[in-house]
Amino acid sequence: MTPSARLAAAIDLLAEMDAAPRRPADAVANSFFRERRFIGGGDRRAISALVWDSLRHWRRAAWFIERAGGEPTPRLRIASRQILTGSTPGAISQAFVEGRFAPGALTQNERHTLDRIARADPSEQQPDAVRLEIPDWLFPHLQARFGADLEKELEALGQEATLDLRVNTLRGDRETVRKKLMREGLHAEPTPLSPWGLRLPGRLPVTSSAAFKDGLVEIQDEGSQLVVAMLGATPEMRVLDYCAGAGGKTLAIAMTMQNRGHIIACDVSVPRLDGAVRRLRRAGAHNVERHLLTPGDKWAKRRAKSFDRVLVDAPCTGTGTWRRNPDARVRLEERDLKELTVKQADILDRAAALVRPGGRMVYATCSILDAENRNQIDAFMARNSDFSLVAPDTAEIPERFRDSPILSLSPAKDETDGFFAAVLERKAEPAITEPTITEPAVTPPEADAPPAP
Ligand SMILES: C[S@@+](CC[C@H](N)C(=O)[O-])C[C@H]1O[C@@H](n2cnc3c(N)ncnc32)[C@H](O)[C@@H]1O
Repeated sequence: MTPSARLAAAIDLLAEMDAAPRRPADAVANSFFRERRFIGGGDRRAISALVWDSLRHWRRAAWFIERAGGEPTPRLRIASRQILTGSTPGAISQAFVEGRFAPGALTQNERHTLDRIARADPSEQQPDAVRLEIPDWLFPHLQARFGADLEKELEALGQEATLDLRVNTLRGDRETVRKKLMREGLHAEPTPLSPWGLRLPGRLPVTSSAAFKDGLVEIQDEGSQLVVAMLGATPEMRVLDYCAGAGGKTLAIAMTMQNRGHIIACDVSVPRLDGAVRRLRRAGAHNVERHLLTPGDKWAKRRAKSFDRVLVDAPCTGTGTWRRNPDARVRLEERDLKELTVKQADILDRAAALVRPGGRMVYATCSILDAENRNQIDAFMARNSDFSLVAPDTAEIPERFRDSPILSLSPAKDETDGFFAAVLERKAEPAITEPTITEPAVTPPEADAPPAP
């Protein structure tokens, strides 16, 4: 494809994303490329790079365009990014040409807008929320969470993420698998925090490698691996993965249990639970049963207080994954957060009922917002006095996290996605001991005693 054809495709893709504002950008992109199979791998990557750059700089680009009197259309968003990264209006005009596979020439208004952006004072102060690429309403939440580290953390959340893999130790150890990947041209390094993690520098075609197809690795952020380590599931346990989705963490739990014991993977979504089947088979996990949660289901009642470990990987804003999903920054609305916090509290209470006395529940999110994390745990403990926070104390957790019941990871501090996990233990019930009955001393009647009068 010519550079103009790539530009045209990037503009079309951005327009499709605009037309489906509640749909994740990667889902829109997958459909877009599926319908255009003639676009080869190199062109796809170039088009995606243009689009993802635009998504990462959404608010800043819109701010410059609007200040210059324009509308933030997909064409101007792409073109203004080129100006703001050093290109000239003249060079951009040469790429915006007429033709079947080209974006069409810039209109007079577009040219004026781009000229004004090129002349704008780059040091002009933008509002904080614009500069940090977040919705205005979210700014106080993130300021409360990160304080003096806010800029650093949001800067890190704006970068492209590394690609983390989890080695499936049911199929091989980390070093052997690393060497296998290397032979396929994938040069991975061990992750610093997870004992099962391997890290690749960025988007690479891992899913087409033999190592992936043979179930030796799964794509899983290092933070997500540590959440599983916090659960401390061991081979003899009964474990419930309450919000299992397509089984990302279920697979890792099966691995920590060496494919023994029993895991039940629940969810309310049929397609998600169905998505787990192929992955479980590929990983060789045999100790997992799936269960669809439905309203009025007696299933949970019958299993009250019966699980050694319960993982609640709650539905959340996903604010910790913005490195991978920059579009989510723009889509997130205040009402989403309100709805999610209500749902999380309900799920926590339902899942807690399934933990056996002395058993543990791990509540986790990929959110960086206190409302979904710390505040949720404080409120849960106020409602449930028989649970307390306990340190995970498992060997798979790096020492610096081992003594704290709460794990709070962030991209700038830990080079992972933003993750939160809290370990809660249900009080053991006092052991039921047989009451000691003090038998009254019975003096056997003496054999030859005379009968009582
Ligand atoms: C963060 S995702 C889980 C991701 C999954 N654990 C993994 O590691 O791949 C949250 C999941 O919660 C599920 N969910 C939403 N409401 C639920 C509910 N009331 N009870 C159980 N699961 C629910 C969603 O369908 C979604 O799959």
